[in-house]
Amino acid sequence: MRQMRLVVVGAGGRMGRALTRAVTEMAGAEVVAGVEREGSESLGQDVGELAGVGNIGVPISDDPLAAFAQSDGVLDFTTPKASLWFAELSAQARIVHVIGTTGWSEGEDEPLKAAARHARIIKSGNMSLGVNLLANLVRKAAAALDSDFDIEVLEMHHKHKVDAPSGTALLLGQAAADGRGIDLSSHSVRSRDGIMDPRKTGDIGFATLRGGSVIGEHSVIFAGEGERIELTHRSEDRQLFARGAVKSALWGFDQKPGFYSMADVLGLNA
Ligand SMILES: NC(=O)C1=CN([C@@H]2O[C@H](COP(=O)(O)OP(=O)(O)OC[C@H]3O[C@@H](n4cnc5c(N)ncnc54)[C@H](OP(=O)(O)O)[C@@H]3O)[C@@H](O)[C@H]2O)C=CC1
Ligand SMILES: O=C(O)C1=N[C@H](C(=O)O)C[C@H](O)C1
Repeated sequence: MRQMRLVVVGAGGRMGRALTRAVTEMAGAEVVAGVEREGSESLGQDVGELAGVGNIGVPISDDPLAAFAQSDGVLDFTTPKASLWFAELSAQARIVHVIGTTGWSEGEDEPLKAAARHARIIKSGNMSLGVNLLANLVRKAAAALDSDFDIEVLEMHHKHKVDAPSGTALLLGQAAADGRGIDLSSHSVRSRDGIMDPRKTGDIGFATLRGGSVIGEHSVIFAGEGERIELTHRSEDRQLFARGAVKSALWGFDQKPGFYSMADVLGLNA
C-alpha cells in the first residue's frame, strides 16, 4: 500500500516539529510539505532539519493551497483562525484534516462541521490515549457520584501556552457534564477572584496553572464531604500527542467525510 502523504502546517512550532519526527518514526506515512505563515523565519528551511531528523528534501512554504493539492492529509496544531482556513482548504482538496489546535470559541465547530461534509476532520483537544481513556473514567465517575461531590478541573502547562482553560481541561469538563447529564456552558466557572458567592452545587470549576516546561498535567477532582477522589493524567513527552495525530490521520484515510474525535479513532465510543 502506498504511503499517506501528509502536510505539517505550523511546521516550525513545538508540535509541528514533534509531528515531523513522529511521521518519520512511524510506518505508513511521509511528510510531503511543511507550511508556515507568510513572513515566518522558518520559510525555506527543511522540515526534517528543523525537526532534528535530518534533511528530507522538503522546504517549508507559505502556500497551503499548493501543499494540500499534492497530499492526502494535513496535521494541524496551529491557531483556531488558521485551522478554520485550513479546514476550508482541506474540504476543497477532499483530504484528511487532523486538528489538535485548542483555544476555540463557542460556535467555531459549526464551520468545521460544514467543511467535514467534504473533508475527513478529526479534532481533539488531546490526542493521547491516556487522556481519552481518562475522559471515559471521568464520565463514569460523574454519573456514579451525586451533586454532593463538587467537580473541579485543574491543569498545568508550560509558560508559552496562550489559551486557558486548556483544550484537555474543557474535554474533561465536558465528560464530567455528560456523566452528570448537564449542560457544561451553563455550569462552568472559569475564574474566581475576590469576594464572591459560595460555590453553587452542580458547578464545574476550572483552575489554570502556567510555568516552566510542563508538557501537560490534568486532574479532575470530585470533592465530597470528608472524602475526595482525584483522577490525574501527566504527559511526559510531546511525542505522545504527535503519534496520536499521525495515528488519527492514518485512521481517517479509510473513512468517509465526517467530523470525528480521537475517541472515534481509539474506538472508545463503542
Ligand atoms: N490536541 C493536542 O493533543 C495538543 C494540542 N496542542 C495545541 O496545538 C497548538 C500549537 O501548540 P504549539 O505547537 O505548542 O504552539 P507553537 O506556537 O509552538 O506552534 C504553532 C505554529 O503554528 C504556526 N502558525 C500560526 N498561524 C499559522 C498560519 N496561518 N499558517 C501557518 N502556520 C501558522 C505558528 O507560527 P508563528 O510562530 O509565526 O505564529 C507556529 O509555528 C496549541 O493550540 C496547543 O494548545 C498542543 C499539544 C497537544
Ligand atoms: O499547548 C499545549 O502544550 C497542550 N495543549 C493541549 C491542551 O490545550 O490541552 C494538549 C496538551 O495538554 C498540551
